[in-house]
Amino acid sequence: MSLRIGVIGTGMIGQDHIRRITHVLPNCEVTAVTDVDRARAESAAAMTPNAAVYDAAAPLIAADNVDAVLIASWGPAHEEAILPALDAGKPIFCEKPLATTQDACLRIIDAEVATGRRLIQVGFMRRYDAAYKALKATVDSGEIGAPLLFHSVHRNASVPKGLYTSDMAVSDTMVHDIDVSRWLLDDEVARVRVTAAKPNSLGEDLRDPIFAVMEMRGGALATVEVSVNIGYGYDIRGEISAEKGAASLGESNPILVKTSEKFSGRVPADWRERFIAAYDAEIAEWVIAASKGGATGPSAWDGYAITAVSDAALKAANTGEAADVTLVDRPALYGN
Ligand SMILES: NC(=O)c1ccc[n+]([C@@H]2O[C@H](COP(=O)([O-])OP(=O)(O)OC[C@H]3O[C@@H](n4cnc5c(N)ncnc54)[C@H](O)[C@@H]3O)[C@@H](O)[C@H]2O)c1
Ligand SMILES: O[C@H]1[C@H](O)[C@@H](O)[C@H](O)[C@@H](O)[C@H]1O
Repeated sequence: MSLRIGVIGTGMIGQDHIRRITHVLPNCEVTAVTDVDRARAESAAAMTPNAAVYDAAAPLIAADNVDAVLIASWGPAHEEAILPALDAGKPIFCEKPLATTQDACLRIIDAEVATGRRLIQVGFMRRYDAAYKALKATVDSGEIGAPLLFHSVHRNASVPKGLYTSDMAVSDTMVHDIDVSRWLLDDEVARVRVTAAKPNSLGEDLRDPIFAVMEMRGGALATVEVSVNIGYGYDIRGEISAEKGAASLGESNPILVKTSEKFSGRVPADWRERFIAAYDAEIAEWVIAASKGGATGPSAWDGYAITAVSDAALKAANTGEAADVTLVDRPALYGN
């Protein structure tokens, strides 16, 4: 049986997911789409053979030909789509962030807990990337001993001019580094500091680059560089320094070219290129779980904890002081 998916939000990543559901992954199809920009929804529907266009999220979620919902609208619109989908008992894939405020994340958690089962997977795709998975497996194997530091570098070639704000370096971009820090170190963030370097004069008037230091509850540190106008490409790096060794992500380009006494390799252009296989793997996993009526992978709890750290990091960036991260008790639905 093919999982019939309704897509809410058909912008850049919504269309990319429609492409992979239609042309890459087995046992799934897009049967419905909606976007506040009707013309965009119509052109997205034309990318796939059987999709009806809906005027709003509510009728799409209620539709008989929609078994599961994929949300790729703007972050502030995620909650208004998630809550009715949970009410309808339909499995949900929601792009990051889960929601843009901690209160909204907690309302989502309460509603999911009330259903008695996990229905939400959040789009933190780095956990599905082969290099990050190998890094996690190396840490978990104990081969390099107890991790002490995780260094994360997150560089975007550029960001949309006039649309991307300084706060988004944390709430839209650094959220991925917060996610992998928690996941690789298997711990929650206790405190965060954020400082900014001299502004990149080639970008807009943004706080860019920024540098964050997160103290984990168990005492390990995670450091993050976020640069969003680096120009040369999309560059994602990570290294764990541990008591008996170190492990880092390799370069993501598969070949190195040597000519004229120089060597070179490709740097990915953007997130679509760098993480293409990870997006395929995360949606493939979601389709399998959703076909059984549930969800696995990054949870609503992860989404909430990441938003809590992102809020603290914004406070730290704006005050120059360290900011504490306080979390509610973790519901049993999300494990220990
Ligand atoms: N995991 C990743 O690496 C990754 C990459 C890109 C984007 N994202 C996330 O995906 C989401 C979308 O990002 P994007 O880059 O595709 O943005 P985008 O602006 O290209 O697309 C968003 C679309 O949502 C639509 N929309 C907004 N509010 C809506 C609503 N209430 N109902 C229906 N449609 C609505 C907009 O009209 C737009 O077409 C964001 O949450 C973003 O953070 C994640
Ligand atoms: O929405 C995108 C996406 O999440 C990318 O993975 C990240 O590198 C970008 O900075 C962000 O704007």
